[in-house]
Amino acid sequence: MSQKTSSQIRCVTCTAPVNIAVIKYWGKTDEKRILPTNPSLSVTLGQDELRAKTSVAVSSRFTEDRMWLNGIEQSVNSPRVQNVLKEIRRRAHKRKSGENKDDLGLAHHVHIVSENNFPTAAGLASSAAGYACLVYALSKLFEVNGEISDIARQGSGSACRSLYGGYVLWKMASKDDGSDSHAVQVQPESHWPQMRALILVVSDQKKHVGSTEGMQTTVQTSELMETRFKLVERRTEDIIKAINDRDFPTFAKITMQESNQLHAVCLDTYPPIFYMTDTSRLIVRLVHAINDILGKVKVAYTFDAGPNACLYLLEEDVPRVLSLVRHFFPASKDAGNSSFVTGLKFDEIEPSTADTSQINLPISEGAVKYIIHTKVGPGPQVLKDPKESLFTPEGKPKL
Ligand SMILES: Nc1ncnc2c1ncn2[C@@H]1O[C@H](COP(=O)(O)OP(=O)(O)OP(=O)(O)O)[C@@H](O)[C@H]1O
Ligand SMILES: C[C@@](O)(CCOP(=O)(O)OP(=O)(O)O)CC(=O)O
Repeated sequence: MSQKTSSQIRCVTCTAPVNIAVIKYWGKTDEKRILPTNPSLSVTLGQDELRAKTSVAVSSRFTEDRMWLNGIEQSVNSPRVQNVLKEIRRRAHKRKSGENKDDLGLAHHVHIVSENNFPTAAGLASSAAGYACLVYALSKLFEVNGEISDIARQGSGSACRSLYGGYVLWKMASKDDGSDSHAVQVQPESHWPQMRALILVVSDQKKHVGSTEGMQTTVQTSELMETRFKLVERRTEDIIKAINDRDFPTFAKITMQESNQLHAVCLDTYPPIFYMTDTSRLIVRLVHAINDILGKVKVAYTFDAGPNACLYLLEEDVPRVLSLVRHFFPASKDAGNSSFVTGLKFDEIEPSTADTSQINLPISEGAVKYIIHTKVGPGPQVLKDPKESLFTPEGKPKL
């Protein structure tokens, strides 16, 4: 599985997906072990449009653990990176007990080079893809088999869900040590081939309150959380049934109610946390207006800890929804050739032929920076071609 870039260096390169939750994780029962207050469930998105790519290498020549992200060296001393490295090495040692451990390089240092093909730390779940990719690559480098999503959880809670494709549940812990809080695949990406996602990027800037800090304050101060805890497990069961049955209206309604509730408890946090913006709320109004005109729930929105919208819909409805998004959220005139910054180009989207006069919304030029259109995708992948490595043949990071 691993490739040798030179006699002393072993290297593995992987990609891992972004996941966007439809049942939200927003609160921990154990901050240190990153154990959630409730189950959550996500959709794994396509890696052509949104993925982390990570190369990990081990060598007797490396004098310390080092990491580079998007071409810039990062400290590996963050507690989360350290937790991941320690747990992977512990499991590798345990597996290799009695055999010659040195052939895995467990006594040596590792170098990590990673990059995202989408904005990092911008509310697009880069930490989920990033930690999932790091853990998956290290598991291949050190031949750690079996369940590893619980290790990714220690990097970033939602990262555990990116270890699988399709529709993924992150279970709450039942054991005292939390070791059984990991991800399980509910359905593979092939289960509902018509499902699509449109990411409407309102901002790709770093958010003002990170998810970790935000959910901690919510748990400490929001009185609405008690109500949420009473219904979120049933909601999870209901959305799993809707996914199994390919019941889009039910899937969509629960997804939207969950998103609304996440932002309601954020507002009920003291001091309040405002992740959604006026543009986010206009997108909510557009989605409901589309569903009203069509007389059926054909599109759902969900918002994480930021203003960006993830719309879930079926393939047949993508052209109509895209054209209405283009009509009400045209690219700003200074966006060059009126195209979105990345992802779909403006002129790739047919202008709306629907009767937009039925939708009472302002035209918000430039409010949506760009749109990413993707499918439901697989979990992490190993890249076997040595040319894909983010290390040079001499073991230097490609920066
Ligand atoms: N490819 C990667 N490899 C390793 N770590 C990464 C990678 N991409 C992002 N990260 C880590 O995740 C951090 C960003 O996490 P953060 O939660 O702030 O943003 P996000 O995950 O993009 O947004 P959100 O959590 O709201 O979806 C980065 O500062 C970095 O530490
Ligand atoms: C709003 C969310 O995206 C929260 C993601 O939180 P993180 O997984 O980033 O938090 P940590 O465990 O503290 O790293 C909802 C979700 O993905 O379920």
